[in-house]
Order: sequence, then C-alpha cells, then structure tokens
Amino acid sequence: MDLLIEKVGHSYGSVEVLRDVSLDIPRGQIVCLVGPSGCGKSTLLRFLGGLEVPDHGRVLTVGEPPADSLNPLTYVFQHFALLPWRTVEGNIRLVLEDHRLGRAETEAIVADVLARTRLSEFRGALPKQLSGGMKQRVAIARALAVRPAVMLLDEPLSALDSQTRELLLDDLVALWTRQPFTAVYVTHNLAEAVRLGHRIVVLSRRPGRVRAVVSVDMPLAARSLGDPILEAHQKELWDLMRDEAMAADRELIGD
Ligand SMILES: Nc1ncnc2c1ncn2[C@@H]1O[C@H](COP(=O)(O)OP(=O)(O)OP(=O)(O)O)[C@@H](O)[C@H]1O
Repeated sequence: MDLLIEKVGHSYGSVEVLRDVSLDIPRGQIVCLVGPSGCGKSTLLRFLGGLEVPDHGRVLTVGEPPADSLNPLTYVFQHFALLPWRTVEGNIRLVLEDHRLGRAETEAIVADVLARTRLSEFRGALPKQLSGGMKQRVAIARALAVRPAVMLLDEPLSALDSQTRELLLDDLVALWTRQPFTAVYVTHNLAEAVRLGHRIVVLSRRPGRVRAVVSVDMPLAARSLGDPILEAHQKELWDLMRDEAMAADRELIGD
C-alpha cells in the first residue's frame, strides 16, 4: 500500500498551516519530513493517519494493505505512551486484544516483535525498570505487532540522549534491513534524517510547502555516523532550512 498526499492545505482558525502539499510515500521506503518549528509536520502526519481531515486536498491510499495487517496506519510518538502497570509483553498484547486472534497467533506475534526489537529477555519487565531507549523499543515493538502498512513516527528519538539515539538509529536500520517497512518519519534532527530517509522532504516555514525533496541513494545498512556523503546531504538540508528556521523562530516568538 502506498500513500499519496494531493494538494493538501489546512488552516487552524486564521493560521494557515499547510499549503498545496503533494507527496507520495512508496511502499518499503522511509520518507522523512523536516522543516522549521510550526511548519505543519505533525499536522501532516495526523492527516496521513486519518486522525484529522485537511480543509483542501486529500490523502489517498493506493493498493491494499497486507492481508494480515491489523492496523494499516500506526503511530509511534515521542513519549512512548506505555501503560506503567503493564509489563513489556503486556503493553504489546494490549494492541492485539481487540483483534480476536487465536492464542497461538498472539503468542507468535509477541515473540516475533520482541525478538525483532531485542527485547525478549525483558518481556516481564515493567516500564519503570527500563531506560528511555528500551521504552521506545517497546513502543516500536507494539507498533510492529499490528503489522502496519505504514508506520507514522513523530520525533520518536527526540526525548532520548544522544548515545541512546545512536543505538536506536542502528536498531531501526537493522529492523528495516531485515524486513523493510514503510514509514513517514518526522524529525528536527537532520543527522537522523540522512541516516534513515530514503527521501527527505523539506517543508518551508508556515504555511508549510514542499521546498525540496532530497533522495539519499545509499543502502541504509551502509550509512554510518560521520560518513562524508551523509554529511554533505546534511549540509544540503541545512542550507535549505537555515533562513526559514531563523524566520520561523522569530515568528513563533511573535505568536
Ligand atoms: N489542533 C490545533 N489547533 C490549533 N492550532 C494547531 C493545532 N495543531 C497544530 N496547530 C498549530 O499549527 C501549526 C503547525 O503545528 P505542527 O505541530 O503541525 O507543526 P510542526 O512542524 O510539527 O512543529 P514542531 O516542529 O514545532 O513540532 C503550529 O502553529 C501549531 O500551533
């Protein structure tokens, strides 16, 4: 299943947030959305997930989600949203409970996503016993459990310290390399975008419009911290964003 955004525009009251945004999210790719604060990245993600409907334009799905997908469009948020009284395994089971799966299938899904996120030995732990990075791995495992056609990630690493973020970036690359998934990934962090994005969409400041789409033509597994090609892409992105980011900051102060 691919996602298509066609000429999307939206205002909240008198504030125009997005204008004439068109994009496609092809199956099996990670598309990163970057842009200055307040340019409408999270809003666009909510439109993609069907949580809100834009004033103008539309979001289309092309093709069917995989037959075994329990929730075709699944979010991963910055703040994990785990239930503190449930174990790691219990948090994952929660999203399967409404789906009338047999016991064996539920067990197989839970075991599979725990293994894919390297959490098998922590299945009985409570969230308070886990580091921030592990909590986010649980949130990713929970998202994978419903076999989404597209994962919608809203700054999933931004609450984590830089070492943990590096480790999780490696985890996401390993996950994708073993079994490619489709994702839209909102981030402020250009280093993250060049490590994970097959394509990086740069939005202008509010009202957000597509300013540029940068393709990174290097296999995810070959991308490493400090790679000169990635650093050149990062600089290209920053050159596109710098003036807009400064102007957006001034505008937000004036809001
Ligand atoms: N439900 C809402 N009602 C009113 N205004 C909203 C609503 N949601 C978002 N906005 C406004 O729309 C603009 C875009 O918000 P959004 O969160 O999509 O931007 P963003 O690019 O994700 O920002 P950031 O990078 O700072 O997280 C902001 O000015 C925000 O205050």
